[in-house]
Amino acid sequence: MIGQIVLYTLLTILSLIVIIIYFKLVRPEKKLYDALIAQGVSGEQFIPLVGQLPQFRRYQKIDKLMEFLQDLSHKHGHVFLYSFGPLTRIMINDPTLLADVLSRNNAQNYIKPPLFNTVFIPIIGRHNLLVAEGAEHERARRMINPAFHHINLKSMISIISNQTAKAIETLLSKSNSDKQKHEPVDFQIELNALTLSIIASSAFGSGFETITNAKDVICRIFVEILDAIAYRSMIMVNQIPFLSRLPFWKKDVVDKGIRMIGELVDQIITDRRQGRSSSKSTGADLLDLLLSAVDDEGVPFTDQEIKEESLTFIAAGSETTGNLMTWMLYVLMTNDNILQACREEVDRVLPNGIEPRNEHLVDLVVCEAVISETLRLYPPAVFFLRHCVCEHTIGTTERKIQIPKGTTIIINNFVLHRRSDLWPRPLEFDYTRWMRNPTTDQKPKLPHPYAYLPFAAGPHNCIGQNFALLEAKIMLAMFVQRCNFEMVPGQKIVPDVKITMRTKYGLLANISQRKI
Ligand code: HEM
Repeated sequence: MIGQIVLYTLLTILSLIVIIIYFKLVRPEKKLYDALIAQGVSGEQFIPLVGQLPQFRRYQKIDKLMEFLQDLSHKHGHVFLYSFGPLTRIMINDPTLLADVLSRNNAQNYIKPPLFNTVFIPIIGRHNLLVAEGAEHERARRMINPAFHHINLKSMISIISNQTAKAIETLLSKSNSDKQKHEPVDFQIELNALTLSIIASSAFGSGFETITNAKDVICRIFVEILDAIAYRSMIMVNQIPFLSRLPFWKKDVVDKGIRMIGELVDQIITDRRQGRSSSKSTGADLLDLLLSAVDDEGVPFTDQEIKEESLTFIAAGSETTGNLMTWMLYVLMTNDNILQACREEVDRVLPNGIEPRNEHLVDLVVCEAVISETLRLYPPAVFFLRHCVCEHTIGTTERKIQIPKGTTIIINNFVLHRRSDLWPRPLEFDYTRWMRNPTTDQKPKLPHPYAYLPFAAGPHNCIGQNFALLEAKIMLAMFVQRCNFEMVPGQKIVPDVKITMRTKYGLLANISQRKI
């Protein structure tokens, strides 16, 4: 009798779980899938709960994830459906359709997907540019925009060049620690560490260095947290709220790290408010600008908002720029003509090994073009998502698609930037396609305004793009000016996507001092 009761209870619980899963995860996703298929959108087969996740895993394991996505695009065209686990996604890599999704006019119809935010909320909270939406986002954006204006960025140049000079010195001494034997360095790790310390110094000023261990804690723990979060997202734990609360799958790493970083940032903000720390730049740093920003009613950010925004700059601005630099040095090490073109320019604009200053940067046009082409072929923020909150029709009379409420759109700029109908010789690294016209100083026209999206577009585009481009130009110039670098032979260089696109197995190089 007791056995029967237990059995019935178990069966009831099981049936309830199945019903919940069906109504929460299967039926709504299938409905979206069917609505889009009915409009002639092509796609992979709908497989409840798992979708194409096993294929993603398989292709990732054999180092062909990006090829898999490109193959899907060749098979189905520039708009197609697939499922990442239980979640139906429509991938759109058609610039005309993207203009309708991303433009400011239609912004009210889209938000960042709630599940995507579960990746970031644990580190940076909810009240910041990356996660906030609507009026809260607009207010913060208006208050923070001036911080990334060219005028304010000028004063960050010294931070960038000082940190880069220090990092180069450390790398050279590391590599030559045993004078007989050159130890290779892993550029993927070293450049991510450098960009992290640049953005953290720009955000936190001297507090970052004066508080005991702050630099160490922030740099080391941030990397650990990002790795743990990337792992949790890949195994779908972050995306399922119930699972994400269980004390497994590196949750302790995330919780402990966030607590430690949170306490440090609180102290850094208090110290600055009380005048115990200062900017390390020649003018105001990001923390000063956040502290002095006010909205239209004259209301400043709260300490909690300042903490979240500065953590957002670090989360969004370190690995992305580190990856850009890693891919760029990979290109230079595998294309001597491009390295020589950069060097020739750098030696001319920065004679006798002088450090780059603001007035030099405008003349580094080859470096600028190499950065643009690296962002085309190796976009660090390789995909971004928009979630439709209000049914919306995109396209022209030739092709219209009604996007149902609840649809998540994925934009993959690795695929978009390699479309042969938009980019002649799409797989060739040709920086000259970005060279400014020497008479007008104009950049060449894009094949379509939405064909090149390394920094996304619209109201949620990258607020830090000018900072990133400035930083990349200074780092590139200083590396080619001061170092010789050669790739360790026999390495496999494969793009891998965790949150951003990095080199899966790192980038090992021998580095030595260049005689100037
Ligand atoms: C090469 C380097 C970088 C790349 C490729 C990049 C790319 C992007 C992309 C694609 C987005 C849109 C994300 C989305 O809509 O889901 C974004 C947003 C953002 N980025 Fe960057 N980023 C870079 C560097 C930076 C830097 C250096 C900072 C800060 C100093 C930064 C701060 C942000 C912030 C705060 C947002 C959210 C903006 C908003 O939603 O209003 N990024 N970035």
